[in-house]
Amino acid sequence: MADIDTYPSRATLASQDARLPSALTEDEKQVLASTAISRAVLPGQELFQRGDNAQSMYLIDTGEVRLSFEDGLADKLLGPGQYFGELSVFIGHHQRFARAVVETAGVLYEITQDGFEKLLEREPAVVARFMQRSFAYLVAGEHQLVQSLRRRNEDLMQTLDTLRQTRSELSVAQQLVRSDDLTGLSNRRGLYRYLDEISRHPLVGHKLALLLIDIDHFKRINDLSGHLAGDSALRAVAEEVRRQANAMDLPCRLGGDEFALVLRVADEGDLANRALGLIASVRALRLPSLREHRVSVSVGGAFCVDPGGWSSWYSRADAALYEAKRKGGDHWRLAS
Ligand SMILES: Nc1nc2c(ncn2[C@@H]2O[C@H](COP(=O)(O)OP(=O)(O)OP(=O)(O)O)[C@@H](O)[C@H]2O)c(=O)[nH]1
Repeated sequence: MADIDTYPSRATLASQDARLPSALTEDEKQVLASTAISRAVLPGQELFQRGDNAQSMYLIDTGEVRLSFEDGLADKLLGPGQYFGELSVFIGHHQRFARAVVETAGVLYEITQDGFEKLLEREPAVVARFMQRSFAYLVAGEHQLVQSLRRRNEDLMQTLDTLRQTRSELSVAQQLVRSDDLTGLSNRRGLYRYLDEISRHPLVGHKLALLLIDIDHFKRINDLSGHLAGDSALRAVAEEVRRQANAMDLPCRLGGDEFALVLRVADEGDLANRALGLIASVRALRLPSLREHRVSVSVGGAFCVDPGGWSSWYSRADAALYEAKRKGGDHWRLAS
């Protein structure tokens, strides 16, 4: 009824199920007691510990015994007519799963495996009925335990789902903080973070370069076609900048009509091709909202070699951009 050797789970469950036996019938008690050694016990007396070799079961005549299972399971308090440790006589020696301590003074019957086997020969019907009820109790207890573990597992899975969702919401929020609302490209915050990250990983076989991109006469586009048309031109140029970026490059909008592309290139020729490719693709844009107006960009490039970092790269690329604008726009210049 309360085997503590292999079924600690029942400690929490037994009291919940009224259909299960809570005590021996009178004839079972008499039969079991007939082969037992009786002994008086006192409060606080330890009968056995977890891990002890189990060799006998106990039947409580008077007094109470507390079984402690640990592992987060509730204690079980047994009283007169109840028994525990029965698996030790059903299946033989094994380790106790609970600690048994006398709660209130009384008398216990201790039944050894030898004694139990003799009973089985002498009173097979009574003992068989007792064993059958005990096993039914064990099976029902296990069933309830499995169900409660399943529920607990369900709860854990739900918690895990919530955590996963929170994490993905967090990364979406981080992404939003680092990107420009209008174009979806990185903003300055994203750029600085990117620069910080790449500074920790030295480039092998490539050179880091910066292209600064500025739409030519953008103010005129706004003035002639309206602010919304200006917005769609910004989005279209952003798309072309994005198209020029490889997986490890960073396209971004610095503000207004100014964009930047931090990129890895093999050499100067490679950088020139990327800048010219961008200029050509923007020149080829046909935006219905701009009526007759054509969009073009000027590009200033610089290799990011000097130790001055971003502000130095930026000012060199900006000077080159200024040169390209002075040529009438739709041009690119590399910083000397
Ligand atoms: N539609 C739109 N316009 C913007 C946005 N942000 C800035 N602008 C406008 O962009 C224009 C930028 O003008 P300027 O800096 O004088 O540059 P520009 O007209 O391209 O002149 P150049 O660079 O010398 O060719 C300003 O009129 C800003 O009001 C935006 O998000 N949407």
